[in-house]
Amino acid sequence: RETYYRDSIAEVELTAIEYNIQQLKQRLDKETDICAVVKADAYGHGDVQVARTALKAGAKSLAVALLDEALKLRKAGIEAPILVMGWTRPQDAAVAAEYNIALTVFQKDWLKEVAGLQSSDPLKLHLKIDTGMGRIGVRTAVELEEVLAVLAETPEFHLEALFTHFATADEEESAYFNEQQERWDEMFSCFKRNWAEDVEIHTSNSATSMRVPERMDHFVRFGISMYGLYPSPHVKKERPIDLKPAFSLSSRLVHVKKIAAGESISYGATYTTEKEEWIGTIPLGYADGWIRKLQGAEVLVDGKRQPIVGRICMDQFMIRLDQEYPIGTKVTLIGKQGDQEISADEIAEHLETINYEIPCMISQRVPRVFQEDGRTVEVRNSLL
Ligand SMILES: Cc1ncc(COP(=O)(O)O)c(CNc2conc2O)c1O
Repeated sequence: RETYYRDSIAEVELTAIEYNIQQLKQRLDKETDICAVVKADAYGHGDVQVARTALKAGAKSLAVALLDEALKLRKAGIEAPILVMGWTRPQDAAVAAEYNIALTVFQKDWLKEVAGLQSSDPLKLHLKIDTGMGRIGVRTAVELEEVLAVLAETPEFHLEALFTHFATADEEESAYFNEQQERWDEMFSCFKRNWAEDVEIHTSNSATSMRVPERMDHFVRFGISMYGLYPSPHVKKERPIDLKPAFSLSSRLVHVKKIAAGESISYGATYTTEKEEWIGTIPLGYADGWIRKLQGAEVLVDGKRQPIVGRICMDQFMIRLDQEYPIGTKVTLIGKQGDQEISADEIAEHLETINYEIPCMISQRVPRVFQEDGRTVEVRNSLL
């Protein structure tokens, strides 16, 4: 079992991942499967461990952004279907075929280049339709027909699915979402006129799968809410299903001092005590992803909110304490203490960003401690 030699850790509650998958499963019709989106190291939660948990909880497949992420899962012994949802370089398609990893296609020239590379293994492909995300994907019937023509003439290409991605599924206003659904219906009809074989379709992210569970998808691509976070404040208010956040971040006080009024803290001496104060030092900094803009946010000590004072350093930051505490006292940066909680949503709000970014930004220098019902079952320390 790996270990670690610092007091700052990210704890990932795998039971919460299972719970969240169960909540979605109960909402979907029984023939709609769940694809666990574990890209970006499972949104910072630990890709291999989350993938295993999700599959055990009933997810039938996995989705990542990069071929490298898919290969890491394969090398960890995961055999479930994996889709790379982003661009893969044509010269790397043969590696995907070798490891039975499905790729996303949306350019006829990409297909022609891959066909020319003569890989022997069949290559599984999902065709991406851009119905309004404006990122990657086929946008017109003409483009679609051209891609299908190349697919039809290349025996080693196996078209498994057609998919799209919604840009505003988590918003209150549904006009753009409806426009994308109309474009999807048009493109899907065009597809069926040009392709005889059945393929799977998948169009839903967390917001769509929770808010429109009756959508006809063979599977949904479940990301942010598998981790127990709602895709937006609006969906959090709607609360289509109950969720348990899986990610928490904690540390311990390593230094506590009482200083007189008029004393300054940290680089730039930007904070000066107005009266006699207790100051605590915490061994986490911007190299851990706890960025400098978090100055002024709060952490929990003894179940109480304590403000971050002075500039956050690369490896440490300081807080003002309401009283003296012993060295080693637990500090919660994301998570609960008693009836108090500092959520990823609160940190995101302080940073004027979205909750997706928060677990993703906690760097690999912070050990991931995997728990089941609060009991540590595995540790991943990227330094050792
Ligand atoms: C193509 C695709 N499908 C599904 C998902 C899962 O979405 P969810 O996490 O809302 O369930 C994403 C997430 N993509 C991103 C999430 O944040 N930025 C992104 O590009 C995605 O890009």
